[in-house]
Amino acid sequence: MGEQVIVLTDLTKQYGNFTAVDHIRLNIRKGEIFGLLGPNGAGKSTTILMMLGLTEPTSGTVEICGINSTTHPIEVKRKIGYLPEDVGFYDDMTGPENLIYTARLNGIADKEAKTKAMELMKRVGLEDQLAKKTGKYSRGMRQRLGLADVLIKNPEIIILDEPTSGIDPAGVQEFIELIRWLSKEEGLTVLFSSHHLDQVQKVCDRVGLFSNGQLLALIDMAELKDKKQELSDIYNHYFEEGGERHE
Ligand SMILES: Nc1ncnc2c1ncn2[C@@H]1O[C@H](COP(=O)(O)OP(=O)(O)OP(=O)(O)O)[C@@H](O)[C@H]1O
Repeated sequence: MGEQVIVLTDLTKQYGNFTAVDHIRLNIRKGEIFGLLGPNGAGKSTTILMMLGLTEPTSGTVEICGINSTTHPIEVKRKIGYLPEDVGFYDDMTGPENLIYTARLNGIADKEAKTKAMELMKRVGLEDQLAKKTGKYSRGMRQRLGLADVLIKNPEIIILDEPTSGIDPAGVQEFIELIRWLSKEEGLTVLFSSHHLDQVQKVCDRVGLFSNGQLLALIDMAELKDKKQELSDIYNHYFEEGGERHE
C-alpha cells in the first residue's frame, strides 16, 4: 500500500435540502491515475472544488498530502495543479511567455522559470511551437500548454477536468500517453474527471463511479482487464441508456 495523498472522509455537501455530495469515503495513493466517472450532476465537480478548498464541505473532511483543504486552502493549492476544461492564456503571448508569467506569479525566479518553461514545452510536445502566439494554438495545443502551465508549479497532484473535450482522436491518444508517462516517470498523482468511458479505461489505474452524489463503485482497472471485462460492462450495470440508474 503506497502513501495516501488524497483522503476523503464522509465528505458531504448540501445546497439547502439538496445533497450534491453524499458521505464520500475515498483514499487515493501517490502515483495513481484515478478516474472520476459519472453522468452530469453526479457530484464530480463539487468534490473537486472541496479538494481544492474552494467550497466548504457541509460535513466530513478532505486531506491532501495530510493537509486539510478547508482549514488550509493556500497550502493545499501549492500541492495541486488544476486544469479546467477551458484554460485561459494571454493570446498575444507565446507558449513559453505564458509559462514564465505563471511561474513568476508562483514565486519562481526568472532564470529558473525560463529553463523550466523550455523544458516543459518539450515535455508536452510543443517544442516546434515556441514562437507561435497562443491565440493561434489549436484546441489540442492549448490543452498541452495547459498541462505545462499546471506542471510549472511542481504540483504533487494534478486534477484534470474533461481535459480532452474538443480534441481530435489522434490528439486524445497523444494526451493520454503523456498523462501516463508523467504519472510513471514523475510519480505524479492524477485525477481525471470525464464522461468518456473509453478514455477513462485507457488512462486510469482505478475508477470511482459517481451518481447522485454517491460513490457507487470503485473499479480496479488491472482486475477488470484480468477478468476480460470492459468498463462499459460495469457502467451499464449501474446505469440504463441516458444515465438512469438501475434499481
Ligand atoms: N452552487 C450550487 N448551488 C446549488 N446546487 C448546485 C451548486 N453547484 C452544484 N449544484 C448541484 O449539485 C449537483 C452536482 O453537481 P456537480 O457540478 O458537482 O456535478 P458533476 O458530476 O460535476 O456534473 P458535470 O459532469 O455536469 O460537470 C448538481 O445537481 C448541481 O446542480
